[in-house]
Amino acid sequence: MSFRLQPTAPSRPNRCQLFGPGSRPSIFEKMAAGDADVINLDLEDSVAPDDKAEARRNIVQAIGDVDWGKKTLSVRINGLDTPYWHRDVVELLEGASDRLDMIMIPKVGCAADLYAVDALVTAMERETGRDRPLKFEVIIESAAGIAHVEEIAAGSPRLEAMSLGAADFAASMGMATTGIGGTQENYYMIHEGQKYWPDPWHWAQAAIVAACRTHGVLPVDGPFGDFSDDDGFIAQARRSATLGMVGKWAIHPKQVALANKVFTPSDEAVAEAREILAAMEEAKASGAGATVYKGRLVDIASIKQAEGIVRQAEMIAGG
Ligand SMILES: CC(=O)SCCNC(=O)CCNC(=O)[C@H](O)C(C)(C)COP(=O)(O)OP(=O)(O)OC[C@H]1O[C@@H](n2cnc3c(N)ncnc32)[C@H](O)[C@@H]1OP(=O)(O)O
Ligand SMILES: O=CC(=O)O
Ligand SMILES: [Mg+2]
Repeated sequence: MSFRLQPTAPSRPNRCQLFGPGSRPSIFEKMAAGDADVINLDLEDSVAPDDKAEARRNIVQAIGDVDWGKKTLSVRINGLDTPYWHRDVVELLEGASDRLDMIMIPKVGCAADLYAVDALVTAMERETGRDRPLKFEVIIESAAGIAHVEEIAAGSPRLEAMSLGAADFAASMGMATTGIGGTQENYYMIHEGQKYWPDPWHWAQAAIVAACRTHGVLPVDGPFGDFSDDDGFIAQARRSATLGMVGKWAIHPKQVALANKVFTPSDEAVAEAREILAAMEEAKASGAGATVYKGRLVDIASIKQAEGIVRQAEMIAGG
């Protein structure tokens, strides 16, 4: 047990992050008109090398021109192993309005990666007189990233969110798959002749959630590539939510509603949480630290669980 209190993560809805290539400006208005809480305009892997410069210009212009409403607006820059990332940062900070909330740093491998970007962003903010500090989000999508996940979560006061990037993660780990997230056909157990498919992403997600919760960062599940498989997406999202993640990426607009549904506490879950809180109030009044709710033990930890659900529902309703 530590005497340090667990810091709270930023209080904003992050149920779905919708991605779109910066080289495809025709979809920006559609992205803004949808129901994703976070928009990620991409300069990285969905943009071909020859299109990077134009994608930067498209994004800088759209940040100012498009009505993004109350959405959190983020741009995914290129990785620190490329010749593009510093110009991404410079052009965004020189050209984009303060409407830009965050940049997403992909393929982070250690805390020093955040330090490097922070130094450049800080210098640019001072030079340009930007009023609002730019926030960071990162993707854990390499062996180094998951090995250093905790120092990365502590890596910058600008850091708000951390996603698992299943595609690059699988590549970096040498996993025998070309899929992006979800069930992996060859990752199975056999019990009494029956095959069972465990979740190969589970351990990485749990490591990310623990690092994020330790340092007050939002843990997010990344892409699910097969956008024709709604059931697969929902199953993956439910597992992520159960482990403590707050949201999931959408790489196609049809995934937005699916993510929003999974990561919004249901009316039944909120009602049950409120009943547990009421039962614990009664228990406290009678001097008890634990009581029975629907035939099962609830105690002081149950208050924290229930409060988390109610807080999440109220934040989303108010957001
Ligand atoms: C591993 C990673 O790094 S993932 C993150 C990076 N990847 C991305 O950003 C990819 C984001 N997604 C896309 O680029 C596209 O959705 C694609 C390429 C997957 C599919 O695009 P399309 O072939 O146009 O899809 P589809 O024909 O089903 O589109 C249906 C409608 O949604 C629109 N649309 C497509 N993608 C998006 C999007 N990301 N956001 C908003 N609207 C979109 C289309 O313009 C079309 O609109 P319309 O009905 O008005 O004509
Ligand atoms: O960038 C995301 C990924 O899955 O890779
Ligand atoms: Mg990636």
